[in-house]
Amino acid sequence: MDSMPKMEELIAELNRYNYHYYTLDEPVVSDKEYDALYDQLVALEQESGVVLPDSPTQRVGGEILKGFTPHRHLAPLWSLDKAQNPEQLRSWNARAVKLMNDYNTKNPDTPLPPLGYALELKFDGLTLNLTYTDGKLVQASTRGSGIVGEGILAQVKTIKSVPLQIPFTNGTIEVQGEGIMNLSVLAKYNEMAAEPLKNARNAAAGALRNLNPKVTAERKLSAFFYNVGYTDGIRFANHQEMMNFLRENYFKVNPYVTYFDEFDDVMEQLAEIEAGRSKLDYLIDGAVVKITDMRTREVLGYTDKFPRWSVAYKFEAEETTTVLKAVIWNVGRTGKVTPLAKVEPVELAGVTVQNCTLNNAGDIERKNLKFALGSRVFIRRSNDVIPEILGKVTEEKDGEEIIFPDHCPACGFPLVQRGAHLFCDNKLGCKPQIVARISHFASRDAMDIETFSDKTAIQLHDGLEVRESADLYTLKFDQLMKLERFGEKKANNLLEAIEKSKEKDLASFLYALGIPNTGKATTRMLADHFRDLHKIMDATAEELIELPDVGGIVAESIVAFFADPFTRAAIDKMLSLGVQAKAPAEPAIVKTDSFFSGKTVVLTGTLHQLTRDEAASRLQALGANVTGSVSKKTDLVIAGEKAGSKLAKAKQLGIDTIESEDEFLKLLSGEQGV
Ligand SMILES: NC(=O)c1ccc[n+]([C@@H]2O[C@H](COP(=O)([O-])OP(=O)(O)OC[C@H]3O[C@@H](n4cnc5c(N)ncnc54)[C@H](O)[C@@H]3O)[C@@H](O)[C@H]2O)c1
Ligand SMILES: [Zn+2]
Repeated sequence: MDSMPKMEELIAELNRYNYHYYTLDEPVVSDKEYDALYDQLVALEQESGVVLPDSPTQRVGGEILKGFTPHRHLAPLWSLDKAQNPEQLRSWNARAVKLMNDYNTKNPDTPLPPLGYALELKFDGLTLNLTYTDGKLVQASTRGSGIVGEGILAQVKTIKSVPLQIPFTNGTIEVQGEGIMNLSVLAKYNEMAAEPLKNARNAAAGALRNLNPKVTAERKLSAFFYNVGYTDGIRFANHQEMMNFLRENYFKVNPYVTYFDEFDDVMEQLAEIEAGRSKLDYLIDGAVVKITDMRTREVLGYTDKFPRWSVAYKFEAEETTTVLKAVIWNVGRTGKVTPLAKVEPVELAGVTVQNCTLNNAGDIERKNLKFALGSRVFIRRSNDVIPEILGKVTEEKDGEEIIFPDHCPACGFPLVQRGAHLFCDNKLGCKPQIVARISHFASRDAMDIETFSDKTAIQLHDGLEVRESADLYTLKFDQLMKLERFGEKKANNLLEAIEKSKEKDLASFLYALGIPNTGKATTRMLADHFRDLHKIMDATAEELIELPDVGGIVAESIVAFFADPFTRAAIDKMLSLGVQAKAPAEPAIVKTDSFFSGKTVVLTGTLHQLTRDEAASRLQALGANVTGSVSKKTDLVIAGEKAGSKLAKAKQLGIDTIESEDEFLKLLSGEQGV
């Protein structure tokens, strides 16, 4: 079979994608799709034994952009060999072992040491090459073709962690790393940006290859360094020595670098890295295995494109592209009308994706998706959450318009826009809202009405005109018997369960009401703090914001919820029908002579042996006043793990702090005599 035409076709297609990816930093296909085509080309080249001259399998990177001064690297920069699965990784290792054995057979007097491996994360950003002469940063460049890159010194200088001066002053060195944009920084940037960035990799690459360093600075980039590519004054015996050199010279080195003697242990560790991937604040697309011994590296050498002593293990892709087919609008429990995208089914991270979130109407406009129906879009799925549409592949308005509804798709009521969201305010006439509200009210964590389901809510709505949760408490046996599939037993069970729910505590009742933006932990805290439903209903935003874990949005949501006459009427009705919403039991007598008595205390960060609520109530029992924000009035800040701005502020104000959970627990139990 003549594979030539197919090879030519693949090469043309891949080179076009390379241009968009490497030169423009605006890919038009996902890495997953690119890799699949690339692998096809590699297979055809192996099968036929022919490699055409402009094949991307023989070249590193892309063209140099006009406007940047070219920089000739002192030693070439390489791409990485890739393994997509454990078998490919094993065969990479088998090849390395064979090359080592061949060498040892030929050189019995100077054998290579047994193979040792370094395992690192594979950061997904832009390769950086920094040149230092006599300790001074004199150039920074992109990888470019691997031989010549683009000089981007001014841009790289905006990365705060890049050292401008290093202790090593003995000649010239070149150091390689990856310029990245942290995901938290990207999220923050996108909150404010008129045009959100689709992906952290392109955001970093596009910023570093922007002729205006001010643009680079705005993106607040970071970098990890992992290689010394060239030195004329120092040699390293192995990877460990090289990494120590980087650390001693103030380069930011990723904390995750692990060394192994056994290849099987490397394989095992990879699964662990992949499982922890979504907790990282930066993108990785795999892990890199490197043979540690430098002499072995020299012996194994390089192909035209990559070193034989290293391999990238690619993780399951998190992004791909697909076609946006339709947008449907759903009405939720609070009346919020949210868009859900229907996409052409596509495999991603082990599942077939058909639905994606679009968040809200405002998001559709910001992401330039208003005219995207029928167009190709990038989607991303991380963790196990429903995938998200990141943006359109091309910038042109080449699709059909997504029409925003002006009337509720369920009940026809005119919609109102609040912030970026559309709402249907027809609380008592909009079926999906009613059903969702009542189902939530009855759910396990709320009023826990046994045997109640969405189906029950629908039946009660359709058959008995139940329109709000309060109506549940007026239901009669005879009425229920009229419903389909309701027998005596079922009707009695439901009535009993409803009756029992009247005794539920205040925290569960608050949660059952479904206050927007307010979860279970918050309603429990509100119940513990106020101990009285009416006090909560009358609390002001200023009061609420003082409480632990209550921010501005939550405080406003609570106040607005209870200000609504609909809510007030429903609560009055339920109370008059026997719902108790009982306050939690009074705490033990408050101590006045403990270490904590009379002190205003702030809890921040994560505690491991207590929840923050538990800690707060134990502190209150010892006479402390627990508040949410640090001010001059604060006496003590107790900081768990990952405490951030509150701890910093406390230190700034010279407030006492306890920064060890053990010490805190010791004080607590000492005072309580436990
Ligand atoms: N979507 C597209 O259109 C498109 C086009 C071209 C390439 N790509 C993607 O890029 C990949 C090919 O890229 P490549 O060959 O330029 O290189 P690569 O990114 O696969 O591997 C080499 C690079 O890895 C980086 N790296 C990150 N962490 C590292 C570490 N710890 N140690 C060493 N290097 C590390 C370095 O910058 C190095 O240059 C493809 O697999 C594809 O996924 C996508
Ligand atoms: Zn409606």
